[in-house]
Amino acid sequence: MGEVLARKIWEAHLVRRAAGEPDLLYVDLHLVHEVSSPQAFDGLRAAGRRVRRPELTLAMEDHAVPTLGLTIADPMARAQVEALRRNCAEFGIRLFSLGDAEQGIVHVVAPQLGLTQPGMTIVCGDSHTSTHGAFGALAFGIGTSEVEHVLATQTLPQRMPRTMEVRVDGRLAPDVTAKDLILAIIARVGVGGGAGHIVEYRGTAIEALSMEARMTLCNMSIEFGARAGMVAPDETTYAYLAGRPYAALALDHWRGLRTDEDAVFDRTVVLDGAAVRPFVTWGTNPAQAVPVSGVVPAPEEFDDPLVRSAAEQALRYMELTPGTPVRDIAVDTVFLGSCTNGRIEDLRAAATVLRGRRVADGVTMLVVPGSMKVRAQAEEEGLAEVFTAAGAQWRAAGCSMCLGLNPDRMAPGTRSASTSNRNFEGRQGPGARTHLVSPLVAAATAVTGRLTAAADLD
Ligand SMILES: CC(C)[C@H](C(=O)O)[C@@H](O)C(=O)O
Ligand code: SF4
Repeated sequence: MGEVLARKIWEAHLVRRAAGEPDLLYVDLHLVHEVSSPQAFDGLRAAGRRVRRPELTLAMEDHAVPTLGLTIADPMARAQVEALRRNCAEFGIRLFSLGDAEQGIVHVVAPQLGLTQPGMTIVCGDSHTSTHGAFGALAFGIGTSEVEHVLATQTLPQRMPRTMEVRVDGRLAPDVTAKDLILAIIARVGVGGGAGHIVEYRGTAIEALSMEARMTLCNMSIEFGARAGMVAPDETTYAYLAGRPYAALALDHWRGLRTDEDAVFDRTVVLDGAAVRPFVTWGTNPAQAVPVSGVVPAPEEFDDPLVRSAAEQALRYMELTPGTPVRDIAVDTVFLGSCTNGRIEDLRAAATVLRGRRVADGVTMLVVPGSMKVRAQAEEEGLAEVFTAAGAQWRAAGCSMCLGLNPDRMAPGTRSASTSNRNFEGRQGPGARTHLVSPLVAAATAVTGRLTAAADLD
C-alpha cells in the first residue's frame, strides 16, 4: 500500500525508533523567537551544553517589538528581546533584530528567504509553525522544553499523529480567498476537528492556490487543533522558491514528495470550493463563523450542548444579538497583517479595494507588513501610498495587533475586523472584540465601517 506524504517525510527523518518510545526525528530547520526561547537557553546554559547546529537555527524578534520606532518601552518586552540578543550572541545563532532589513514575523521571513523547503522537518516554539507546511514540509510548533531539546541535539522525540485529508475541489469565486476557505473548513469541522492529525490539503482548489494563499491555509491548521497542515509541492512551489537566497532547487527529490495514489488517510473531509463565500467570525473561537452575507446565529441552532454554551458566552462577550445581519456590525479598528495575512499578496489584495477610497471616519486601520522585505516591496509597488492616501497607518513589520504583547493593542470594548488568526477573548487587548476576516473583507470593512465584502462596494 502507498504512503501519505507526511509519513514519507517522517520516515526520512527518523533517527531512532524503539518499542514503546516516541520516534526520534532529525530537525532540518529550527526557528526561534523571543517569547518561547529564554528558558530553553537558560536550560542549555545550566547543563553546560552548546547549540548542536547553530547554522540550522534562525532567530527572530517579532512578537514583542513595536511597529513604530526602534525603542521598546515596555520593560517585559525589552527584557525578552534583550535576552534573545544575548542568547544568540553567546550561542552563535543568527538573529534578525528590530531595525534589520530582513526582520519580520518568523513565519513570513523563513519562506521568503527560501529557508523553508519541501520535504523538510521544521520546528519552532510557536503554534503557527504549521504555516511552513505550505511547501510540503512537515512543520509544527513545539513547547519551550522541546526548544531546549532541539537546540541541544537537533532532534525531537515525537509520536506520529494520525493523518487527515481535507479535499477541496471546484473553483473559488474571485472574491473568495484562502482565508475564507480556512474559516469555512474550521466552521465545518469545529475547533477540535483536526486534533491529533496532520492535515494534507488536496484537490483542484488547493492546487490552484498561490504559495501565499497556501501559507494562509496551513497557518490556521492549528486553529482546528491539527498538529500540522501541508500541501504537496508542485510547480507553483518550485517557481516560488527559484531565485530565493537560501533555496537550492532539488527538483528530482521534491517531485517524489507526494501522497501515493493508493495511500489511505485516517480521515477525509470534503468541501466544494465553489460554494465558499467571504467568511467572518462572529464569536470567540475561529469555528464561530458565517458568510458576510449571513446573520449572527442563535445558540439554539447548535445541537451540541458544549457548542451551544460556547455560543452563548461568545455572544455576551462580543455584545451581539442573534439574527443581526453581519453587514450591520460596526467596527472601529481594522488590522491588516500577521503571519496569516501579512504577505505581499495580502497587501496587494487590500490595496485593490482601497485604491481611490477612504477609510471611514472613526475607523483606525493599521497595515502591518509581515516582514521588512514585504514592506519594502509594497513601497516599491506603490501599495504603501494607496494605504496612506486612504488614511490607514503604514507600519514596520512584527506580530503587532495579532496579540497583545507589544504596543499595538486595542482598547477595552473596541471591535476589530482583523486578518489575524485568533479571536479569543482579549487576544488583541483586554476586553477587545475580534472578527477574523480576509484582507479583501478587511479593506472593504475599513471603507464602510461595517463588516463588508469587497463585492458589496461595487
Ligand atoms: C507567543 C507564541 C508562543 C504564540 C504561539 O505559539 O502561537 C503566538 O505566536 C500566538 O500566535 O499566540
Ligand atoms: S503574527 Fe500572531 S499568530 Fe503569527 S506568530 Fe505572531 S502572534 Fe503568533
